Amino acid sequence: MSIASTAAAIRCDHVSLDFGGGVRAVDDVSIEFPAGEVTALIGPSGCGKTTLLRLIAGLQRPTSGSVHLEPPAVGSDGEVAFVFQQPSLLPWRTTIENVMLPLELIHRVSAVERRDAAMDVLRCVDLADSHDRLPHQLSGGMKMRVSLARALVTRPSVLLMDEPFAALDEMLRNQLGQLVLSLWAQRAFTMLMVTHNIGEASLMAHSIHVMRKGRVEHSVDNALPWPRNESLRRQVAFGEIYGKLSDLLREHA
Ligand SMILES: Nc1ncnc2c1ncn2[C@@H]1O[C@H](COP(=O)(O)OP(=O)(O)OP(=O)(O)O)[C@@H](O)[C@H]1O
Repeated sequence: MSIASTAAAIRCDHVSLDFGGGVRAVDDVSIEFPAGEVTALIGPSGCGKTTLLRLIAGLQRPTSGSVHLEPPAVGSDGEVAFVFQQPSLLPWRTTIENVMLPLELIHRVSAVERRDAAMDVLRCVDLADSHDRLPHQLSGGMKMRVSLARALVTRPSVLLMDEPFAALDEMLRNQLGQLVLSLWAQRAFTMLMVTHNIGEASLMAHSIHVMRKGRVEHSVDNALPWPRNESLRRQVAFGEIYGKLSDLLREHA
């Protein structure tokens, strides 16, 4: 099976989206998210984070401007994957059947390849033993891991995540953050995540962009060393980046 596998840069050129009624959710955003890096988008509620993500995913068309991947997605299905806040699994399908779903839309992938790829990614999220369980038999954290596995089964070059762990308790969200970083290290994709959690952004991202009123107002490079693990939260440098982001958000309040 040969599907997308190398990280792609995301380039937004003068992207705007008007919803009508005077709502300009994204306002002339020009930005590049580098290939293979982790980027976080933060900002007050309603500033356009989700809309920018949806524009990049192709779920929404810009009113003006354009979004490109570099290298471009030439006929490669499953190139851009999206993880939403809710795992949204099909309740009548088992874990593995949910994970195989995106591959069923790619006709050149055989049934055996679909199963192999799904088991492979389920092993990565430590759910191989639960492959035949139904969603109602899984905990919230397990469902989110299935959702992650489903997003990654096509070996996307870009993973977009919209507050994926917001509904989970703090310990679980920290564990899943670490899991996502280990998947990112193994599978080499570009990751763009929306979060309200400054600690999560500080720990996980190479750079953090602060949005306000549809625009990217500040971009902060995060020089914390890699690999990023939970123990970094105790370092002075973590406190510095956390404080800087808090100040920027307060400016926007
Ligand atoms: N489908 C839609 N139709 C009309 N307006 C919309 C639609 N989706 C979003 N908006 C508006 O666009 C603006 C940006 O919304 P968006 O969901 O992108 O913000 P956000 O930063 O992700 O917010 P939050 O942090 O609360 O999720 C808001 O004013 C919102 O009300």
